Amino acid sequence: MTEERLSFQAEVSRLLDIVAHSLYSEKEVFLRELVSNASDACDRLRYAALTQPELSSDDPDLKVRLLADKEARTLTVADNGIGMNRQDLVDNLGTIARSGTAAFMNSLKANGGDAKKDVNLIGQFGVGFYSAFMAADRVEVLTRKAGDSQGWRWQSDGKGEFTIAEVADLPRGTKIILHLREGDDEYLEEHRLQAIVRKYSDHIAIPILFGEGEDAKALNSASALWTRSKNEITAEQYKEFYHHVGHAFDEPWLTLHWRAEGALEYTNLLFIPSTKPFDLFDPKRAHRVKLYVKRVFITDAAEGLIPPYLRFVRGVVDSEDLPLNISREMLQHNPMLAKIRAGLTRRILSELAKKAKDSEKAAEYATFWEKFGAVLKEGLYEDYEHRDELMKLLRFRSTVGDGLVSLDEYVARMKEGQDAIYTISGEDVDSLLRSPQLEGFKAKGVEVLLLTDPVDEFWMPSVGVYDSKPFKSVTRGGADLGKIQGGEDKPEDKTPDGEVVDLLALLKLTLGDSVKDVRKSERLTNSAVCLVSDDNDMDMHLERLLKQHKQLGGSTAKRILEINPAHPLIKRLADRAKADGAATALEDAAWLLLDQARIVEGEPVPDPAAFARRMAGAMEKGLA
Ligand SMILES: Nc1ncnc2c1ncn2[C@@H]1O[C@H](COP(=O)(O)OP(=O)(O)OP(=O)(O)O)[C@@H](O)[C@H]1O
Repeated sequence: MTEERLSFQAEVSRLLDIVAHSLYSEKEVFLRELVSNASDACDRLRYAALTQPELSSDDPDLKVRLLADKEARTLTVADNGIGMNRQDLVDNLGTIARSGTAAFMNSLKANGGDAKKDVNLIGQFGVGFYSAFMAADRVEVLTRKAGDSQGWRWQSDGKGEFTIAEVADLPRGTKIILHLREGDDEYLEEHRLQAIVRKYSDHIAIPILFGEGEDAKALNSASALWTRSKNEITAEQYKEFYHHVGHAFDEPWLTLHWRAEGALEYTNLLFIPSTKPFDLFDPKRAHRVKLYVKRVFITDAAEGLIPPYLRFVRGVVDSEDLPLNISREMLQHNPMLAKIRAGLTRRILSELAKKAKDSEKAAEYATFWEKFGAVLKEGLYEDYEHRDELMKLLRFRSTVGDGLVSLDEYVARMKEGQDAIYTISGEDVDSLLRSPQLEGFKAKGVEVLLLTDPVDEFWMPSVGVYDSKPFKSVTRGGADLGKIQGGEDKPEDKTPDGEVVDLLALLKLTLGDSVKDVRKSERLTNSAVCLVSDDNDMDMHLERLLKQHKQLGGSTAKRILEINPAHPLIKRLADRAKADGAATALEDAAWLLLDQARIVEGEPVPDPAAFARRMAGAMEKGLA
């Protein structure tokens, strides 16, 4: 028998080093991980056998078996599932295959090498198969893939290398033999193993047995959790199932368990996580809800089962009506799947609406919103049918208060004469709050919604109005503040138009093509100048966003420069603009005004050298 020696991927070696040296108090989770893998392997065999019954016909009762050998000090986790061939072993048990493990490794990098914190992270993420090395200093894997005749032994002490060799006469499936570390004999005791299985793996749908032959004893209830009635399931069991099915390690924020009856029958056990899955913004926008047909696992990638804007939902859907022999490819064209999706969507949205409506649970809803609001908003332009329900779920930061506001609350607080819902978009709330364009709105007490999710730029134009009130960006078009009642400060009344006429003409002449227009501002109270875009042009933030993502070529639309007639600088300039030769004397000042408006807006200054030269000149004069 020839034995091949191979090295672990560098990242696995590092991971194993951490695992082996961790004094992780919940070491027992290694068993959860191995049983979970064994159950997945049985699920996969059951699916494969739908089209190739010969794969499992010689040993059709799928199960997981735990065997303890006190003399040899080994614990074995055996399954008669799909098994692995040589390539599977190399790919799966030598590299970081597992999504959760990859996330763990990424957080290690973020942690900056603090060993203690690293160990805590293992508990948060779980590290799949590799957690075997928490309890074992040597791990043997004996496996034969369903349909193959050749079996394999994989072996490692977790120190950088593993070996693979051919083995004859293995039964189908996988046996993981753990040579326990000194002091870990507790994992040879039946009662200890039973307690761990009950705690973490009771929801596993196939039997988990202890021992062999007549004496074998079932450690779990072996019925799929979602088929049991709600009042028989504890919160702890729901959580463990969520961890298993969602490959998650947080508390579920919401657990939904119901059975749809009528024309179509299906049982659902769905969860909304309390933390963001790390691949939430992956361009594929795939969901991970597992589809079962009559308790047989079919796929966790059924396209069309869950709309992409609900992709954060985890769990199981088990249909009684879909044909068992349906291929994964044919699934998405099956009209029943679309009906199931419609039922799931309706239910999830109505449960969210209940939470959102309950004002006592505002803080709880806010935690959901902070994590998944940006994803949910995608539904506003993708799912016209549920748009109204989605609009009710929206929450925003605004210029009023620190909390979140709904559109209904906003509308109820609108000022007399205000007919639009005002918004401003940018990268983050703090810099938005400093925007000069908000000054006049603040002075009048008009609330403005602060939009920081890129997706806002897409749903808002597509939705257009709420409660017959249009959404309007405060950085675009006229400010309409004149007709809104309230506030003591009315900037537009302070200076008669005539005062700035000459300055406006001079600025227009000097700045020429660099701006679309120069006008007196209604929206500034403290700042001297700001930029806005024209009513018909794209919002400035959206334009920058698209350019950043190379979605927009060509030149930027021209901006309108607004000046604040009440600002002392503008007043002085307005005086000077009346004198002869003002155009030459104020040329630098004109460009400086435009450049400072650009800087405040976060737009690039096209000629920084000229800006610096003019600025130096102005400072020099100021000091003279
Ligand atoms: N008992 C088993 N039978 C068959 N294949 C197994 C078994 N245990 C592990 N594997 C294979 O090894 C791979 C890696 O296992 P590991 O527990 O590290 O991650 P995982 O279960 O794939 O995690 P995730 O489900 O998050 O992707 C599995 O995806 C599976 O292909």
